[in-house]
Amino acid sequence: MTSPRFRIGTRGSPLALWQANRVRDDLIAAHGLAPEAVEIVTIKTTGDAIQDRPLSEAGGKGLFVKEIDEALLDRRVDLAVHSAKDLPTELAPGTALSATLERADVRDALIGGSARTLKELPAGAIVGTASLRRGALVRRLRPDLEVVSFRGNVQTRLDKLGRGEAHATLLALAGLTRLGLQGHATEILDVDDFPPALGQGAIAVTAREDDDATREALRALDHAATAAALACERSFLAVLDGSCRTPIAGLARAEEGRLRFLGLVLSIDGARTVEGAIEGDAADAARLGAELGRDVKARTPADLLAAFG
Ligand SMILES: NCc1[nH]cc(CCC(=O)O)c1CC(=O)O
Repeated sequence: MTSPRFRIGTRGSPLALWQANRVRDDLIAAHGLAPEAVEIVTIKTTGDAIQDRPLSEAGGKGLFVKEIDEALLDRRVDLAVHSAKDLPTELAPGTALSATLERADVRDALIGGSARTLKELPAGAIVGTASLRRGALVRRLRPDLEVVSFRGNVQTRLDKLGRGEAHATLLALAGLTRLGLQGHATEILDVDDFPPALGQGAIAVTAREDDDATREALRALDHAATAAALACERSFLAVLDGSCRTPIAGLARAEEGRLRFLGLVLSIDGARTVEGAIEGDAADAARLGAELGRDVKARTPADLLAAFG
């Protein structure tokens, strides 16, 4: 048995494994590799272990990548696959974003019961979500609903809904679709009403910064328009988000070399939004995102900014 050429580090959730397998298949197809040349290594992260309190209190989303970065830097794996929206804006030193796969549908879906849409939910109905962004957007559209915290992976949340812990929940359509669970969606929310999380729907692959062979192999998987959109969204987030305690949303789209980006910050109760838009050359994606970030930050009231911590 020869040792695998590429070992992929991933979390063990069904969604993470689907995404890692997608990268594995793409690598095999792009380079005509034997199936055994690419191995998937499941890594348990602190974030997976914490189920009893909000992650924003436990230390934020970096908790899902720390152990994977360690495996990468210790050479136990050669690349790591992440949902782009869960990847902290600051990558671990020595690691680099090396490919961004073509983005899937960026929209959120409502999974309702007898009420199938956000509009149809009766006053006082309970919406379960752990996302500050989704909570704020729900409250903005429907201040008469009650938002409760809902954590766990996609299946766990569907199970909680099934047990009646809420009347509806919200999940990314991309994740539902990857798991074959899109049939649970009872409404797909328009991005104008319900802008996605930065990075939503995109899969990001990191590698050791100095591993030229792996990074070169990953170049074949990179989707330029998605990479530009993600660079823009991540630099917006880097300017605004110190602590992930502030609801932030936005969406960049690159087409024929032009990039259009809309980004916003919300108050927790959804009553106030500060938003902006910017357009420019897709080659300047990161600079455009940072510029809009500074503009939005300058216009954001101090009490919202206080949540940046
Ligand atoms: N935070 C969990 C997470 N990270 C990425 C996705 C969905 C897939 C994607 O956005 O690419 C999900 C689940 C969800 O928010 O419904």
